[in-house]
Amino acid sequence: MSFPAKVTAFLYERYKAFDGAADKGLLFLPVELIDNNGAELKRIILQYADEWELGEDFINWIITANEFTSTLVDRIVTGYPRDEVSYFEEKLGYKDNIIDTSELFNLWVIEGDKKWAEKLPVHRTDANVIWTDDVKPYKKRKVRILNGAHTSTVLAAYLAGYDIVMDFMKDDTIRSFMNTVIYDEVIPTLDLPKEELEDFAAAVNDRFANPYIKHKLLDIALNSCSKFNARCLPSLLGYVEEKGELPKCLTFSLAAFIRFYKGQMNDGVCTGVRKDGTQYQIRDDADVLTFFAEIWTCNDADKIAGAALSNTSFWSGKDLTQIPGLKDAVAGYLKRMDTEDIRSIMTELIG
Ligand SMILES: NC(=O)c1ccc[n+]([C@@H]2O[C@H](COP(=O)([O-])OP(=O)(O)OC[C@H]3O[C@@H](n4cnc5c(N)ncnc54)[C@H](O)[C@@H]3O)[C@@H](O)[C@H]2O)c1
Ligand SMILES: O=P(O)(O)OC[C@@H](O)[C@@H](O)[C@H](O)[C@H](O)CO
Repeated sequence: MSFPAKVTAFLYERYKAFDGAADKGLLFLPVELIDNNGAELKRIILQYADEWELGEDFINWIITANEFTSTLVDRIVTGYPRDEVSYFEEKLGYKDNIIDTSELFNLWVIEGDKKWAEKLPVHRTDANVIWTDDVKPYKKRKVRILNGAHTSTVLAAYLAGYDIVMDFMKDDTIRSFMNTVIYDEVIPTLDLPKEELEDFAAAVNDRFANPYIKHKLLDIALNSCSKFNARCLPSLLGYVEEKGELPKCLTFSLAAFIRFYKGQMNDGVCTGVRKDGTQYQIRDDADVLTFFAEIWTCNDADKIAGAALSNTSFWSGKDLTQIPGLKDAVAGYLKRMDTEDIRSIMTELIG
């Protein structure tokens, strides 16, 4: 059962237990990294309440007694510290099965009525919490720069032989590629104060280079199809609109994404192979994996680029082959990736 479905069931039990009392609603602070996460959670809950025929009174109670804020979380969290867990357990003196690793940096921006800030004064803790009327600029800055840097660089860096973010940050070529994306191709497309954007970009460089954070590229690569659409494509399209030409590095990132998705399906698992012979699992929705496994059977870069770019279900209804020169440029990079070292193509791009 999906998480919003569970929330609906939970709210229904609460509604019944308190006889629909107006003061027994809840405040929701979702952290899913999607646009308007609060409104979206509320929309899905209302949809379930309707589909399950839980009644008009319950639906009205969801709307009037509960509050759904939209929030943005920014913190690099890399999961269970498998290699260091015995060190931490010894230090803590007990076993903790849900121990997690994160960087020190943290930001939680909450868009909601200021009255909630008094009732839930998280901003008075050590956490870096901002209550705001509009979370959108914070989200745009973070998603387009930080997550955009991840998605635009990680797939090429993996194919070039890297496994961890901090390792590719030590490679001048790959780090410069990422910074060309950020400073030359993303920031010019954002309508936010330039100095703030550049400060944020500099902080992202420090955060990615953190020697204590071993962020696996294959973890970041999960669901790269929808991530490219949400995190990189708006910058690519914005750049084309603004400058009337293709952003070279983001165009290459799009090709690297398609190349990374070259895999073979077996029992629902899609496996790719990088040049050093390492096999890796490509993790995405089944229909995305099947689509790419099928288009890669033909091994014709023009056809592969054409099929991927014209699949409007990936690109919020857009046919990317309509962007002048994009299909040919992507096909060109796909051909080169077959015969040339990925790093040397990246070196040329940052020239
Ligand atoms: N990790 C980060 O750096 C980061 C940063 C910003 C925002 N976020 C957001 O935070 C959220 C959690 O990210 P994460 O990295 O902790 O992910 P995660 O995969 O480590 O944790 C997700 C948890 O949700 C549980 N879950 C999945 N489906 C469920 C369901 N139907 N019902 C109940 N539980 C369910 C999973 O079992 C898992 O424990 C995501 O929405 C992500 O977009 C993560
Ligand atoms: O968590 P995901 O899978 O949505 O995206 C991968 C990373 O880009 C992401 O986890 C960032 O590290 C995080 O969003 C930083 O706040």
